[in-house]
Amino acid sequence: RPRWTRKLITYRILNFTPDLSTTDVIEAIQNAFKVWSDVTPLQFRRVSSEEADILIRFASRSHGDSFPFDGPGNILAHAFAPGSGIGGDSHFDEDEKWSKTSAGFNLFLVAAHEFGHALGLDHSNVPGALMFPTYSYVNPSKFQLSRDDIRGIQSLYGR
Ligand SMILES: CN1c2ccc([C@H]3CN(Cc4ccccc4)C(=O)CO3)cc2CS1(=O)=O
Ligand SMILES: [Ca+2]
Ligand SMILES: [Ca+2]
Ligand SMILES: [Zn+2]
Ligand SMILES: [Zn+2]
Repeated sequence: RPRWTRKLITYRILNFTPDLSTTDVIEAIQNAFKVWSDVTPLQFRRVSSEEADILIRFASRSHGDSFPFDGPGNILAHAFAPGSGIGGDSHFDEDEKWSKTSAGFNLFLVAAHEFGHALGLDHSNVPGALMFPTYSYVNPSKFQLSRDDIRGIQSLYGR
């Protein structure tokens, strides 16, 4: 199963969404990585210029990979499993309404889910798990990883 072999993983936010302020996007992404660094030895660092392991972008319809987005709803985002090049990259569908509340789709929640994929996790069949395939809003301040999410990520990176 693909996994990152370094403990320090870099990410770069290539563009932003008009739905949120730049600060709100940076914070949502930072908090989404923290979900995973809190339960593993992994560390995440944002870089603004050079190459990074995980390139983050907002895009709609076809956007340079073989997985065009589909307009509002349905697919909200996707991420590539760990590896060089496109590996780890995480794309968010700009045709969604991104929010930091329960409106539209909560960027923090979807990003936390996508970064699970970017770290090597597949979907979980446990309802309530972050890696469960369907989106269900939970107040981010009350958000908790399920045991299944923790078991999955620690089987890849230890605790
Ligand atoms: C449990 N949670 C999920 C589950 C799945 C997703 C996915 C859903 N999704 C739509 C989807 C549904 C079913 C299959 C593929 C994609 C996305 O595109 C990306 O985010 C996001 C979130 C945030 S969460 O509410 O904490
Ligand atoms: Ca990459
Ligand atoms: Ca969509
Ligand atoms: Zn893409
Ligand atoms: Zn998913």
